[in-house]
Amino acid sequence: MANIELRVRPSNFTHQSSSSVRLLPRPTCLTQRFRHYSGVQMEACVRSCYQKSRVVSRYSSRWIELPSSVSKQSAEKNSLSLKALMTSKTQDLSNTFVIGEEKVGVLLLNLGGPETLEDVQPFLFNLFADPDIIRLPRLFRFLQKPLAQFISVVRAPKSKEGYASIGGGSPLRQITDAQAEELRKALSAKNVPAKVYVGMRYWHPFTEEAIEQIKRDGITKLVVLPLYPQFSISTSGSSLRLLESIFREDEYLVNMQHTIIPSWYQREGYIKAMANLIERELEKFEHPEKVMIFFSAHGVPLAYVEEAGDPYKAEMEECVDLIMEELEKRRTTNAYTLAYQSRVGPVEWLKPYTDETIIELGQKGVKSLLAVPISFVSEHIETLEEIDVEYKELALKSGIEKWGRVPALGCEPTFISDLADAVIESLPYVGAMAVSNLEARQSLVPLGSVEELLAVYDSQRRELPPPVTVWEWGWTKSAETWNGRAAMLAVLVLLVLEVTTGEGFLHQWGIFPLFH
Ligand SMILES: C=CC1=C(C)c2cc3[nH]c(cc4nc(cc5[nH]c(cc1n2)c(C)c5CCC(=O)O)C(CCC(=O)O)=C4C)c(C)c3C=C
Ligand SMILES: [Fe+2]
Repeated sequence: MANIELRVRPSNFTHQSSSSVRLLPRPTCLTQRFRHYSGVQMEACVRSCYQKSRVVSRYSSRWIELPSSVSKQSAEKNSLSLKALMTSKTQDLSNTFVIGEEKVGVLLLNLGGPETLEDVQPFLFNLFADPDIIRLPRLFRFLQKPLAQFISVVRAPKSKEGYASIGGGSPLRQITDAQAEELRKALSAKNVPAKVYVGMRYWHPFTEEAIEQIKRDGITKLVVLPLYPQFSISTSGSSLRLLESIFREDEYLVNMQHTIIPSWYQREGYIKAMANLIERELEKFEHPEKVMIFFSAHGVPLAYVEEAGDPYKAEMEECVDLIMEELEKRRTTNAYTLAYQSRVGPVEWLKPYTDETIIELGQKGVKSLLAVPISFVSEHIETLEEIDVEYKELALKSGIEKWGRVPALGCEPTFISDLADAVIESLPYVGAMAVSNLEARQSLVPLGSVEELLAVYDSQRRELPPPVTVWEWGWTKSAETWNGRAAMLAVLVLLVLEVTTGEGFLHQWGIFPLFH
């Protein structure tokens, strides 16, 4: 592994009289496009090495400058221990996750999905009970669970239809387990034995279950890797928020060193893997050069981006640009567009919407379309049902004649190998403090501890309009919004009646004990 030079510089910042050590492993992303990002990562790394000593100037080119208070000896000592972690040889890499004194774990975070039709309603309950999915006004927070119960019961029949049409349940658990196993093998092959855990947000195996196993296994260094390429408050953010609360309450976890890879859409391996899949599907068309590449990302309510500072949209757009740049390098210069799918409820979501865009493209005379699901790395209900069935049907009705769809990455070897590299590159930052000056990070989502990471965005956890509707009717958007509000009011009135009379639909459905 290449090393990076670490220069200890006197505090007057002159460019002379410095002693240097060549010990820290050099992240491979240094050679990639996002040099500033690796600079930020390096700052975090150096900080951890020198026990929170302040890094006085920015990483530039290949040098990290440190105040003179950091002695050469301590630099060497700390760097050596990092190097030992990265390069130590173990006896039997396939059967252990121990490096030197350390037990390394990787926690994959994902959404989770119902495995049977009976699971659908309780899965939906867990989803809607999440304040990062429905954030109620402070005054109404006590309604979160009853409202989640109500919405999940009302929505379940429609969701069940969807899950029934893809075989009776979500394939997410199986695929994520397979990804975990492939990642473990890839890490082992790269001389980094680690145990890989899966922690789902809304269904089994729950994050809490994974954490219990991590404790039982005595993991000492943990890399947290959400399986969402781009960061959103509603996905990675929600999982990390949960992790934060689990960590805070547990003595073992408070002392366990960890780091997070918050998003990884810009990684070269991921971009190349996506470009490979797109090229492969384009070749199936009779005239590949005439096909419009149609990136379809899962949407989020607009307020997440505009009011809470969710970096999701910016990361998504940059991700699409990077994939297209990679394709252009390979002389694939097709037209392309990005739209957002799967919106629910009365509020405005990120635009343009996938369904409206498909209709417009048909009207403009586009004849061949290749759909690329871009926000998720596994097949799931929204690829198998929404894209493959609903959007395909809509496209064909709208005048598009040829339709194709790029598969989700799943266990694609280039992708898994890149995830393994991401884990390896993050190891020196395990236990690293996040850099505290947001501007200095130059990155939308920095690497660091759960708490520091969540403090960067959405720090005030402002109220957001609920993205889901209890039921839908009305002729205009604003009518729908008011209908949503009226529905919430109605739920409130019903609850008051329920509590005062001791009778009603909550008792009938056995919901009432939930808020005792
Ligand atoms: C990056 C991906 C995702 C974002 C962003 C996201 C936001 C988000 N989702 C809902 C509501 C629902 N999501 C549902 C399923 C679901 N969502 C994602 C991914 C993202 N969601 C996946 C991969 C899945 C499917 C899992 C599976 O079982 O295969 C559902 C349930 C299905 C349904 O009834 O349609 C709901 C509801 C909101 C409100 C939201 C942002 C606030
Ligand atoms: Fe979703």
